[in-house]
Order: sequence, then C-alpha cells, then structure tokens
Amino acid sequence: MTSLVDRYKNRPNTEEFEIQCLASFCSENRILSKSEVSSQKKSSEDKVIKLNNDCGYMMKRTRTEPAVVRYPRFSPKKDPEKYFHSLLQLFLPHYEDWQLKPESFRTYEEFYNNGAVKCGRDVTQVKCIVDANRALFEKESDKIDRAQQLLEQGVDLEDAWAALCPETEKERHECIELRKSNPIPDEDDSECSIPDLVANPRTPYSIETNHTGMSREEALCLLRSLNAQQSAVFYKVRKWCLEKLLGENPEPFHLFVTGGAGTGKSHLIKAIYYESSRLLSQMSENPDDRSVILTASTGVASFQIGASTIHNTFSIGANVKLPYQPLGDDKINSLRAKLGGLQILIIDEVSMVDHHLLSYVHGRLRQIKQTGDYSIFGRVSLVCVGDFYQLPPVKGIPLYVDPKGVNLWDNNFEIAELTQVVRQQDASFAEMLNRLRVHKKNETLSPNDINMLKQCETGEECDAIHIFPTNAQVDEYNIQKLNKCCPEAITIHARDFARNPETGRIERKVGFHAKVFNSCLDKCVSLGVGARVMLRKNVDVSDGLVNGAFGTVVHIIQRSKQRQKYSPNSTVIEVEEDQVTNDGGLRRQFPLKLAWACTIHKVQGLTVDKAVVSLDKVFSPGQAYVALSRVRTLDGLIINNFKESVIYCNEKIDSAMKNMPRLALENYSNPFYLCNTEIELYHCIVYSVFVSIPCEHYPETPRWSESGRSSLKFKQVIINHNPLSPIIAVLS
Ligand SMILES: Nc1ncnc2c1ncn2[C@@H]1O[C@H](COP(=O)(O)OP(=O)(O)OP(=O)(O)O)[C@@H](O)[C@H]1O
Repeated sequence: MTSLVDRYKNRPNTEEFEIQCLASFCSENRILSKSEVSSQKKSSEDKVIKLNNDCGYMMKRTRTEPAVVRYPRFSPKKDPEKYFHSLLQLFLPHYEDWQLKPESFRTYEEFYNNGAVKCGRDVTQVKCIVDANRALFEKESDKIDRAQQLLEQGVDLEDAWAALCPETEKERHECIELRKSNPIPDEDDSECSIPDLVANPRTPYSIETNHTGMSREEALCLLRSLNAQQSAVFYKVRKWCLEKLLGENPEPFHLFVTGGAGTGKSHLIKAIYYESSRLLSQMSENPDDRSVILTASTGVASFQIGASTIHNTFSIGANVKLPYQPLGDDKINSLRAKLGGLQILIIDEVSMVDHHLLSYVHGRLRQIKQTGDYSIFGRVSLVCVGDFYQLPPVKGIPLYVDPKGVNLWDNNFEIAELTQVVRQQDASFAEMLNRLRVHKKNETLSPNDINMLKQCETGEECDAIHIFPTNAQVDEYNIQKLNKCCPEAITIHARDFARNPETGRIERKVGFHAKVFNSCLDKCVSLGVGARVMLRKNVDVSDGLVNGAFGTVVHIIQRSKQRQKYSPNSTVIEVEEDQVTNDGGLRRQFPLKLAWACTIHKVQGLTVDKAVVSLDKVFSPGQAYVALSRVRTLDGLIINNFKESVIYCNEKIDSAMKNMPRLALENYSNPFYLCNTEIELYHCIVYSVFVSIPCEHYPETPRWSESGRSSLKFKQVIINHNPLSPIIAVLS
C-alpha cells in the first residue's frame, strides 16, 4: 500500500506544493479512495489533484478543519538522530530522502543546524524553515517534551494524576477513607481501576491519541455526568481495557446495553468510546491505529454520536445476502491497515441490525483479524447498544428472533439494562413511556395513561418537527408546507439515462425509467429558498453530511460554474448519480428531500424539545413508542390522530430478553458514588437541527409550471454546514 510519505514525495511539482512540508501536506489534504475519485471527478474535477507515479489522488480539505497530524516524538537527548530526522522529514519541504541530509553533512542534526536550502525563490536556513513550520503544529511542544522527560525519569504518577485532576483525586481519597471504616467488596477498589496510576508494562510511557474528537475537558464532564447505572457499564468496559493494558489477555466480551428510550444509552457509549480509546491507544505503536470504533446502524444515528455507519465502516453494500461474500484483497488490505489493531467495536441502534448484517460484521472482522480459528467477531469485543422495543430492522429478521440459520446473537451476548430515564425529567411522563414500551397488542392502556396522551391532542399548529409513520404522509405534509412557505419554489426533474441497444452507448432517456432499484434519488425534487430539507445519501460521513442530516435551503444555483462559499457553515450539494436498473440505466438528481416532516424511522435516537406526532397508519411494533418518546416533556408533545391500538411491542422480545445472561451491574459500581449520594446530572447541549438563514433571493420559474418539465438545469445545491456546531444550514 502507498504510504502517506510516498504520496507526499509524489505531490505535484508546482510552486504551491514545492514549499509544502509533510505535516502541512497531511493536514491540509485528503487522500481519495478509488470510489471517491470517480464520483469527485464527475462533480468537481478541478478539485481532484493527481499525484505523480500512480500514487493516487487527493483533494484539499475545504469542508472540514485541517486534520490533526500525529507522529512519533523522539528524545533529543537519547535519540538525537531519530529526533532530527523526524523534524526534517516533517517540516522541511522535500521530494527525495537525500534532501534531508545531503552528502556533505554527517548527521541530520548538523544539517538542521548548519544547512541552507532553496525554498521558493530564496535560499533560507534549514533551521528557520523547520522551526517556522514546526511552530504551526507544536504549540505546546516544550511543555510536552518536559512532561515526557518527567515520565521517563519515573516521577510519581499518582502526583501527576492529582495535578491533572485535583477534584477527582480528592474524591478518590475521600472514598478510600470511607471504605476503610466501611469496607465493601468491590473489584474496582484496586489501583488497577485507575488507569492513570498504572504503568503499562510494555511501553514505559506513551502519548495518548484521541480519535474521539472530544477534548479532555469535555470528556471529563461527560464521565462525571454518568449516573450510577451508566457508570457501572462504563467501569465494566474500563476494567477490561485495563486488564488488556496490563497484558492479562482477558477474553473478548460481548455486551448488549439496553434500556428504554432516553435512558442515556448513546450518552454512555460516547463515554465508553472516549475512555477505551484513550486507554487502548497506549498499546498501539502507530498513533493512527484504531483500537476502538464507534458505529451505528443508520446514517442519522451515527451522526448523532459522531460515528460512522456499520455499512460504511466495513464496506458492506446495501443488500446484505448470505452466504457471506468476502471482501476482495485490495479492499480488505486497506481495511486491515486501518482496523488491524481493533479491540472493541461499538454498535449503536442495534435494534435495527438484522442477523445477516451481524453475520457480515463477523465475516469482515474475521477477514481483518485473520485469527486462524472460528472465534466469533475475530476475537474483537462488541458493545451493542439499543432497545428491541423500538424500531426493528427495515428488512431482515431482528436479532431477538431465531433466524433458524446462522445465529451469532443467541448465547453470545450478556445484557446490561439501564432503567433510569434521563431524557424525560418528569417522572410521571417517563413512567408512562416505560409502560407504553412494553405494552402488548391485546392489552388495554390504563385510563390515566390514555388521559395523559389525550391531553396532548391540542390541535396546535406549530413549526416543530412533524413525525409521521409513512413516507406518503410525510410527502403530503411537506408539499403543503412548501406551497405555503416558498412561493417561488421549483421542481427539479431527475435526468435518466439508458443504454441504446443499437449503439451500446448510454444516452439521455426521454421520460423516466419505469422501475428503479437501490436508489434514493427521486424523479422530482421540489425545493425553494427557506425549505427545510434532509439529505438522502451519505455525501461525506466525516463531515456529518449523512443520510438523514437536516438543513435549510438558502440558495439555488443554475448553470453556474463558480464555486462560491456562501457562509462559513456552507456546503455545496451537487447532483448525484446512481445506477438504477439492471441493464446499466442511470439517474442523476440532487440527493435531497423536503423535511418539515419526517418518518418515525428517521427520528429514532433523536431528542427534541417539541414535536407533532401523528399516530395514523402506524404499521410496525415499537413505532408509536419511538415517536412519542422523542420529546423531553409532555408539554412538548402534540399528538394527532391518537389511537390506543397502535401502541404495541413485539411479544417475542420479553422472553428473548429474559433468556439472555445478565451483567451484574452492582459488581462494577463507581466508588465515587459512595460519597456522592446526590447524582449530579450534567445537561449536554443536544443537537438541534433546524435553522433558517436570511439570504439573497434568486427568482426561479414557478414550481408547478404548466409546461410540464422545467427546462432549467441546476448546477449545484450548496449546503453550508458545520458538523461540530449544533446547527446545519443548507444552501442550495
Ligand atoms: N447521565 C446523564 N446526564 C445528563 N444527561 C444525560 C445523561 N444520560 C443521557 N443524557 C441526555 O438524555 C438525552 C437522552 O439520552 P440518549 O440519547 O443517550 O438516550 P438513548 O437511551 O440513547 O435514547 P434512544 O433509545 O431514544 O436513542 C440526551 O439529551 C442525553 O444527552
């Protein structure tokens, strides 16, 4: 496989790239995969940069912040040659290795101190170039070097922890005192439960890598916010990581973390992800290795927790069929390069995973890990998180039902159940939701529950998100809103292409393909400035531009070639192309859909302050419960078409859950709770989705023009979007 360093050495020989050092190259550009190259070339050819000697393609990072560059650090005293070689390699622009130490210099250090090179038009001292470039990347390098030296000298690590986190250390000491007078058997009451106190026997020191995108302060807040049940699961996983770190080789674990809607499952796995990545990264020599990955079954769910989808992570196509189709050599090698060191896989919203998909996860992990035996999931530990009482998979058999074939779920997972509802602080509302969760079809709801729900039938008209069971209801509501809110809306027709049987060439089709498959690109997309929209495809998962991400259209560009940025949060949405028929027929269309309303399937995992829920045409178990449990308070819930009969669960869930072995949460309780009887709840800012941005208005043709198809061709739709902010805006 071509390494990043090779790619750097094969960057274009233009003025711009000649003066670029390796660190800037890695941070400012993104290497494109083969599939990305073809799609990007179609849409934005001028942005794709070809590397020399068939080293692939790259693009400048424009949508995201520059990437964080990770590299090994050597001691200038112990390993001066490695130290100066690394400095020159990272920060001195070069194309060949000899340029880092020309023949006339004996050592890298000598070249760094006394060398001069032509950089751009001027001859400049090597030291000046390296120091200037280094300053851009190593803001606190002196402090880090000093901390590293201290660690190497074997300073008292306990003091280091106390200095980093004095409050926690004080609480820890109080706990220890309390325990002396009132001893409680607890496995966590050992030094090894506090990772920062334990030296890793293999590496005397290490610099932790952080793939989670969370700062230490954010992470500490998150960890401290966990309630007693969340904390117990967290400690169970942390204990395993510590054993791994200490070289005790614990057996992989398979955990199913479940609980009703809003019990904080997703919140908990963010904490688990942070801590386990932090700990296990210390075992890896390459900072880019992923020891832990966070995934989810759907695009929306993955965006909520900053994860990627299972399909995307493991290169699994949309149609998952058994027998298992192994991944080809090229693809598996690149997956292995990324995930070869994987130890824990976290899957959120597992209720929407079916047996086939789980088998594919198993197959991919076995291929990646090459364990040489039949151990499940390639000996990777799994944390599956979700609630079977919520939505089942769209296709396929849910994990709690025996598929009468390959069954990797039964007998392989231990269940940990969270029962404390955190989303709804109002106890009576939370308790009612818990009853709705397990309500069976032939049972009647209590009069109190019915009253409470009927009170929500206020008929209030409001701008809050409207949640419907079916796509048809959603479409009808969206069109009504578009007519009302966007008088100058337009309809953009898809452009379909088919193979001409005589010439064999792909040609524009008159009309549309009669039947299309495997595509979310609609025949017609109606849009207007100010319209709320949802993305239908994963355009850029790392950027949060995933299937299900919401936004507001603020501009539509016709036939324009100019690629203008409209606001710091904007992203261009371009026409996508899908193969939609068996004989190679294609469709080109914007991957957008109006989204004043959306289906219940799209809101699983979401927390909102207010929602209008329609219970008309509910068609699956758990659907009504998911819709009703999205809001924090009863006041925020408006119900249309209330029907008691649509609130029901699948009756097989109860017995399947009862048969699963239980994780005894009390064995993993957090010692801090001994002194904190009051559990402090830390309220996180929840991702809120809609915003409208005032913008210039560009007149368009009327949407429902009598002439039928619009002859306008739309070059691009721009989405201005920052995944880290709680706001997504769509420009078109
Ligand atoms: N310990 C906690 N302290 C404070 N807030 C919390 C805590 N746990 C969860 N929350 C908040 O409660 C809300 C619901 O949490 P979360 O989405 O994790 O629940 P969930 O169990 O995953 O729900 P669902 O099953 O509907 O996806 C979120 O706003 C989350 O930030």
